[in-house]
Amino acid sequence: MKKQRIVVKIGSSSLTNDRGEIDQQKFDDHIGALAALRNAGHEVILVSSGAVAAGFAGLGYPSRPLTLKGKQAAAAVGQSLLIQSYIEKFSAYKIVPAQILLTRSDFSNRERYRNAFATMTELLERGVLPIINENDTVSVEELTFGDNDMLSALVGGFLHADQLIILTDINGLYESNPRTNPTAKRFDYLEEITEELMAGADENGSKVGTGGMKSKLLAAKTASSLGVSVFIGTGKGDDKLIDIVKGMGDGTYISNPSIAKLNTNRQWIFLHSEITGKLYVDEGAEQAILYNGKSLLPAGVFKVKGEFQKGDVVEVFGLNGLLGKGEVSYSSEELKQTIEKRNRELMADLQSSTVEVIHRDRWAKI
Ligand SMILES: Nc1ncnc2c1ncn2[C@@H]1O[C@H](COP(=O)(O)OP(=O)(O)O)[C@@H](O)[C@H]1O
Ligand SMILES: N[C@@H](CCC(=O)OP(=O)(O)O)C(=O)O
Repeated sequence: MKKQRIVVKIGSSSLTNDRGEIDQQKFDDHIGALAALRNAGHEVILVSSGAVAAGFAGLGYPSRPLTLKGKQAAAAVGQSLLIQSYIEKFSAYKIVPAQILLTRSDFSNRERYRNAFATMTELLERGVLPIINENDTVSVEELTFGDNDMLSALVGGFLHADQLIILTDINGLYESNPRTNPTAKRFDYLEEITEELMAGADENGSKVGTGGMKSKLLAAKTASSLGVSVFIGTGKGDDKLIDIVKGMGDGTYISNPSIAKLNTNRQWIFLHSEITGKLYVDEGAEQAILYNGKSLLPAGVFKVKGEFQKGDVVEVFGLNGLLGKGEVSYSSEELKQTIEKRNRELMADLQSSTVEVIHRDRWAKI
């Protein structure tokens, strides 16, 4: 089988018990399967939850804390315990793990985004197994990835993974939560995540998890839009991950072969950049940038909102709403002046201006 780059996400409920401890049996099962996946020649990146769930007991809480400071303190205790266990258990397979704790600002800041990419690439080239979690202890609530399902989707896209495997305590996506509706049917294969599917997935998961099936579907939707295939489900034994990669996993596969991978630059523009302005374009420009793969030229822009500098990212609106986002080659001042001059019909040379407002390589459509 062709070597693949695979992101495996393991949820809290699949790593810990309700008492706030790492469940050694579950943990060992994952370690064996991850090692087997690497031995089969695949590149593996692990997104591991469980810091809060493995840490609250050590902090003296009887169950997962509800306050932000409680969760952040529990994560500080639990993350060390998790990594200690990963190092210990992987050493038996001669696998060197590396801990990477990310915050959303590591992705929204372009330089840090590039650095993170370079570092993870270096780790993978050297055969190290990156173990990623959100840096819960310092993350500000309003500025998080949301949950680790979304983090794993973003990591999958970022590293141009072939597949994202979301391991959880249930064998896939059902029409509605099978814990409350035992007759609900499971989906084996899906091409897209529709609104109807989203409506059938509730946010209630295990006592230790975050977001239930809803967050997994949102993550699957994001990963698919970035050209990464997704599996949501469960399994047991050393071969469980290999079986999943072979298409024999116990869960739901979500894959749409018609969606191409999005390059790193466009992903950053599309998902992580801070928006500083808005451009409104006419019908001709909309056609050109949406369907003809052209850059956006000044002649197609009729309104500019906000204040931005050259290199900033703006949203572009057509007649019926948002079209996409792109990196501008003009400041808002320059662009406003250009439009004003054109409107006064003083600028004959504007029509021949070839300096695009947004180059097609720096454009990501919705
Ligand atoms: N439509 C659905 N199909 C399957 N599971 C669902 C659905 N809606 C809600 N769930 C719940 O989602 C849970 C998994 O989410 P969660 O506990 O957050 O997992 P993890 O800790 O692995 O992230 C399942 O145990 C199930 O109770
Ligand atoms: N970063 C948190 C996990 C957040 C989360 O999304 O949890 P889960 O739903 O179990 O994947 C932690 O390590 O406790």
